[in-house]
Amino acid sequence: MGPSGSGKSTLLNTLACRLDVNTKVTGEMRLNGTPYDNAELKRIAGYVMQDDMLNGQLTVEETLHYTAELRLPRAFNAKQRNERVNDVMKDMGLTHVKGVIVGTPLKKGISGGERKRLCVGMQLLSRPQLLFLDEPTSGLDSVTALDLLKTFHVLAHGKSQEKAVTIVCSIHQPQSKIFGLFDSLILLKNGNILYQGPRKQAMEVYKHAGYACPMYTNPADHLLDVVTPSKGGVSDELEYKEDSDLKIVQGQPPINIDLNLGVTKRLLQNKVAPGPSWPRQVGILLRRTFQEQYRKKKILLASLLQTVIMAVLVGTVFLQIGTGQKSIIRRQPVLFFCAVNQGIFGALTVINTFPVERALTLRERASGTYLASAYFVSKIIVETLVQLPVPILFSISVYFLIGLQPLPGNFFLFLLFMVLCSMAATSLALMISALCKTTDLSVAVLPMALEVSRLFGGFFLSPANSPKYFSWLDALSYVKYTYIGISLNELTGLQLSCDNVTNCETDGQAFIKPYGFDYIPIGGCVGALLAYIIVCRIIAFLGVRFLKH
Ligand SMILES: Nc1ncnc2c1ncn2[C@@H]1O[C@H](COP(=O)(O)OP(=O)(O)OP(=O)(O)O)[C@@H](O)[C@H]1O
Repeated sequence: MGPSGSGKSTLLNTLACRLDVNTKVTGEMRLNGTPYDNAELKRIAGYVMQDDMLNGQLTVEETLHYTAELRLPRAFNAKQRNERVNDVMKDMGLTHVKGVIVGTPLKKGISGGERKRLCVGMQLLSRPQLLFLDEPTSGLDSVTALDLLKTFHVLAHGKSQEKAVTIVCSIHQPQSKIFGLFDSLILLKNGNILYQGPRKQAMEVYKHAGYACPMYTNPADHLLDVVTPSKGGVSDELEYKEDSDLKIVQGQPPINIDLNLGVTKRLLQNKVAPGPSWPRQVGILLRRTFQEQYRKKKILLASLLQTVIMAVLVGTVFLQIGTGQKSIIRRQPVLFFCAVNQGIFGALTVINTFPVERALTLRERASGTYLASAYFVSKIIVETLVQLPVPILFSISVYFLIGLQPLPGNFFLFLLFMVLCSMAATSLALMISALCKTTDLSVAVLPMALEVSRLFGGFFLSPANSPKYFSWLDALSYVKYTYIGISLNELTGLQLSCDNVTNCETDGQAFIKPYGFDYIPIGGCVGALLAYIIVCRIIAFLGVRFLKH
């Protein structure tokens, strides 16, 4: 306990091995008399952070089920997992809301207290021996806060020895009933310990130091008031004295911590049963991500509707361009538009959702729930499958409305390019959001990357004419490979009619060289797009794997 900024979260994070790498920690950390590290702690401890980050689309029961599948040893069968989930819901008082969606700021779900209970419940699934809670009552009303702390008290003192959990909890300024539930207290100020020992003894120490708790005063308030100078320089009832800290530190009995507590208490488990294998993790995450996407089906439907509207618009504006001489000047703009339009919706969806999801994933990974690679592979599979209908629907609608070459081979190649183009745009967005980390920065960078891809897309400037010093930007444009690919596909074998024009061109292929499309074949375009997708996704994975803060 301590005033704001006294170092509560820092101490808790230090003990839980969750500090960022830049923070220097000195001293020794032991658990039941034994030095420990992060890997060991992960196996026996749970950590609930101050701000609860949860998957808003899943229900309480689903959230616990997926966590149980990912965290519990692989030897557990479905029945045992169900029992554990039901047990935790009962312990945390969540049974009545098990079918309710967790919710997001825009979609009402469970209450704040229930969210906190769910976060703790997720940690309890693996029956930890130690639980770190960072300010669990923040943002809760007094009744909910007391209710929550009473539940923790039951957990700590356990209905059975097997279930008892040691709870280390940081708290800002608890009401007296909550304060009365704690067994031991560490009072912090400016990163230093002012008092450490049994909670009840703290009042005695204060009394001996000359700061007896007045009648009808919340002891927690009193403990903090004595050591916290009021901002205006005057405290209501109590004058803050500079030497109060010293008196309190000197007044307490020497701290007698038995580092060999392990003799009487349970020791660290050395062997922990392994969790699910990598393919199983991918399978579980796939199901979870599909379920989330299903709940967000309105977004998918909106993207399909937008695709149809766009396709009908383009198709009507360029309706049946035909094979006459006039079609020559209409064909290239519409092909370029098709390439530009693909993937924008997918890219925007990714850029808005990925950074938020990333923060949640970092936490889940920090608690050892799954591997970054398992998350990434499942994410990519779902993202690709969910997006696939968009370019397919677009191609089917647009191709025949415009009246491009009516041959199955040409149509399917056009379709393939639309799918690859859409995937390339999403991969670019995925890479940007993995590297930029925040939505704000990603949203600022993505439009520029898309614009550059369009500018060097081969339409405004023929690839043969683009300046040498921009050749690298030119090579990075996925729009260019799509545009050249669909142009080669359309122009090769295209027979044009003369419409009474003299000196007319009857072979579409004759335009390939003047437009500068002759330097890369169709296979090269497909290969370049595949390479683009793979490289962007590898970079995105490295960003997710290694950029942790
Ligand atoms: N022992 C310490 N040594 C040096 N700096 C510290 C120490 N403890 C905390 N700090 C620094 O003090 C600042 C406040 O710490 P922290 O956020 O942990 O406080 P807090 O009590 O959790 O605050 P709040 O209640 O507002 O969340 C941080 O910048 C942290 O790095």
